[in-house]
Amino acid sequence: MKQTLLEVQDLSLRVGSFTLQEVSVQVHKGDYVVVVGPTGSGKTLLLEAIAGLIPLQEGRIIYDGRDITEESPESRHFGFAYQDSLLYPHLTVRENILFSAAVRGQADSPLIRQRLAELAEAMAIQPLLERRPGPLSGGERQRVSLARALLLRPSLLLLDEPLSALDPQTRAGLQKLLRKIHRDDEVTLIHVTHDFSEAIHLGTKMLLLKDGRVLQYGAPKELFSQPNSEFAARFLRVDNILSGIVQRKSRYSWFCTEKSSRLYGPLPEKVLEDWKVGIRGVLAVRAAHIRMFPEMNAGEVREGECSWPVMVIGVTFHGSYVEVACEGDDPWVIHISLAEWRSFPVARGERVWLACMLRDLHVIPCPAVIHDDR
Ligand SMILES: Nc1ncnc2c1ncn2[C@@H]1O[C@H](COP(=O)(O)OP(=O)(O)OP(=O)(O)O)[C@@H](O)[C@H]1O
Repeated sequence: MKQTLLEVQDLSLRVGSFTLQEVSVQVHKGDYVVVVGPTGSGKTLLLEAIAGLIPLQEGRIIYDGRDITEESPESRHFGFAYQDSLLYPHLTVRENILFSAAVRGQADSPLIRQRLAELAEAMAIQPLLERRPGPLSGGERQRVSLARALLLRPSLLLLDEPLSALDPQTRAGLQKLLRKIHRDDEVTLIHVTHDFSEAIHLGTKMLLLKDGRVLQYGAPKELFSQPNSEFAARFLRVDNILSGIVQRKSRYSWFCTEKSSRLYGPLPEKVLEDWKVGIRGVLAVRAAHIRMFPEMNAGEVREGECSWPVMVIGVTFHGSYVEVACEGDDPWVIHISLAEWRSFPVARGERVWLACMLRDLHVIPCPAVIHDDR
């Protein structure tokens, strides 16, 4: 069983008019937690609270079995790399990296010197060591900032949007480096990001914050395929989100969208277990989970699929895939590969059928509104 490294228990704190409320998160040794959420949702404050930079109003932080709620940031020994690097302009790159070691009187120890040499090589910053940070590029500054955060071999590394200001190539290089650090150095990471592809690429867990509260926490794949609220589905960019109601006829339950009287197929078993018939909700389906086929093949529905007719209203090319906008009783967006489109080059105005595996239909209840008409 995985060992718990960090436990945030019912954390609440207030700064100005903003409140982080009842945040509880368990982080295992070796996790790479990515923190996502709209701007101003409290991501940075949560990192700062974990780092000990802001006092809690309520709650506890347990680290490696020890209550560290009252401990100073220095005694926590966490690494922290900021979005804007926050390097000291009057110190050289070498002095910046060695800063925390110098504060502890360890800057000249052979171990620290060796560690600096290793990090400088890993981050490819040897040529920068004697320079001041002022004229460094964004990517160089972030590499220096990471080296500084890693110098004292923290077992927990906190990263606040460390790659946000970088060009795609530099960012890809640093993502690779972070994966390597995670894999080779046995570091547990908590990384705030706005970039979903980065979150999927790096994260083993994903924490979604909204208005200072945890909305969902789990494997990134789980959040993306099974968002637990309409907000999460929209924030995580599920392409097709339709309001409707669960209905039942004999043994089968169905989701019926608001706009249409069509029934979109028997719902997955898990929906039947969790839901009462008549509850309003949203149906969330990713564009890539829907397949398209010609009207004349309408009978060719595969086992486990539901299907429905639509008309193509737009085709947009996105390099490796094609986005097809369709309109039936409801609007639908689907993504198909370029190769699929070449073998079936649909155009505006064509009638086609769409199909989706039931397991890819994700239905989210809105329990606040119960529909009476059963
Ligand atoms: N020291 C402070 N005093 C008053 N309000 C603050 C302080 N620090 C943060 N806030 C407010 O708390 C809220 C959450 O801030 P935070 O920086 O944690 O958001 P965030 O999710 O990291 O946002 P972003 O994605 O834009 O970086 C914001 O409304 C911010 O203005």
